[in-house]
Amino acid sequence: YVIRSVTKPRKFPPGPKWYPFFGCSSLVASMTKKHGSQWKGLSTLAKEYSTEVLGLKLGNEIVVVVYGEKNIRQAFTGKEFEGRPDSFFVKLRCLGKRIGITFADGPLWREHRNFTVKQLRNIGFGKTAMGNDIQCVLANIIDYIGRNNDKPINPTSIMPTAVMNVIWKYVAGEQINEERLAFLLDLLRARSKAFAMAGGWLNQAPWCRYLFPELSGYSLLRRMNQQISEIIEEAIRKHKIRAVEEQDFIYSFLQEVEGNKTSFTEEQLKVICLDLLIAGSQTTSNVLEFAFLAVLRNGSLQEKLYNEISQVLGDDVPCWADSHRLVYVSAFLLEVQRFYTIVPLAGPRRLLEDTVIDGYLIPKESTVLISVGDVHFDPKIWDDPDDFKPERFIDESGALKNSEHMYPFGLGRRRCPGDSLAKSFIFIVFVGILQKYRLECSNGVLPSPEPVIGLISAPRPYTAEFKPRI
Ligand code: HEM
Repeated sequence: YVIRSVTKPRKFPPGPKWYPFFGCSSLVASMTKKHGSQWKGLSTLAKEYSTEVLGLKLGNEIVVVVYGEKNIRQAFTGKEFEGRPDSFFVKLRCLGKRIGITFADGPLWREHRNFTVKQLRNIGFGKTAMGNDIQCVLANIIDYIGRNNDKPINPTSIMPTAVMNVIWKYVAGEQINEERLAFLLDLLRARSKAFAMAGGWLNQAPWCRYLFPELSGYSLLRRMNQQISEIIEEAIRKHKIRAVEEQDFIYSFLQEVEGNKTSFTEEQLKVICLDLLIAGSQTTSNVLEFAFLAVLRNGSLQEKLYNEISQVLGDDVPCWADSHRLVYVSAFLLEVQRFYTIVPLAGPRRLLEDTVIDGYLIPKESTVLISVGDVHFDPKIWDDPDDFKPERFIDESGALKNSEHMYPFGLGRRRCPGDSLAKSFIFIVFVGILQKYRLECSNGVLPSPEPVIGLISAPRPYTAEFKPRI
């Protein structure tokens, strides 16, 4: 067993040596610590081995990280990459079973992803109605800033709540009470932090939960799962007694439950709701927070943004259709999503069959991670990738270019189903705020450009002053 566990499969990609039981986990952990994130640590390792496919073993799990545009496109779109890992840890993320959308695969994933996308569209997701909802949220944000602009404002105190309000409306119909919303957001934030911290141990040695339930983070995660379940269960209960007026995703799903469709269970409904809330809220708000940070750090670009907005829109409230007319703003937001890639390591995916990537043979059941962050900084694609330059997305005729090399939402059949909400939300709120306010650094202090990178990337906390445009 020991010899087999340290022997690499035939034609396996380059990577560090494997040791019994742990594979190369300790090296990966030390690289993560040294470079500040798993993405950067692995990227440094791939460079050391001069490879675009890095082969690792973490505990018992074979993990392969793919780099380079050709390889990431293969991993995003290949049918054999459509699985999700089946580990104890993943089940813990899905409240106990590998169901829902994000971590399910096979027929359950296909059926429920299609159902969810279709039903969300039926109730207005991705359509003009959603734009109107975002405009209402923008009005509340402008109002909040207006009441508080005599002091520095931390965008984190506004953006996540605003995004969650829109997602919650599509999922559960009604406006969620502010206090409940703040509680839910705190819980989701604490939960993702706890998952990041417990990840190593609980993923590689799940049995440690029996010996050290508190120390391993297991008990805390279970308590948090319980609290989140209760919030979603309460929303489902309200729908069952028809105490919610508007049509929403929970009503659509409950109709299928009543029709006794086998895979349509309340458990599945709960986990899909959780998937949408988790995948949508922090990702979208982080992009906006990075966008305002980029405005502060690149002061000279703010007037260019403002001039375009005021020339094209005047005082009109922005809508998604305006993105074609606001070329510089669109280029700026693309550059934000390149420079501060929110999901630098996409996946994880589980290989459904033996597969060749870049000439290497990767065994079935391996976990695949997709390094979007490195493609977004690849000097073969981007000139001066370490500079923040919105102009790279504008061609000589003044039209947008190069967006085909951008992968913030992934690609293929597992591509982010929430991209229409995210893109409209980011555009409308960014333009709406810059139209009314000029941003200034609090006390002249520039916010740090260095992100904190866990499962997703987030800016370090900062505040800004919002000066009204007269
Ligand atoms: C800027 C914001 C967002 C970013 C950067 C983002 C990014 C991504 C990426 C890269 C994936 C693909 C993972 C893979 O290929 O394995 C993904 C999947 C997913 N996203 Fe998003 N996302 C964002 C917003 C949203 C929103 C607003 C929602 C829903 C309300 C959402 C729901 C989901 C779900 C459910 C999945 C799983 C899809 C599947 O496995 O089939 N995301 N997202």
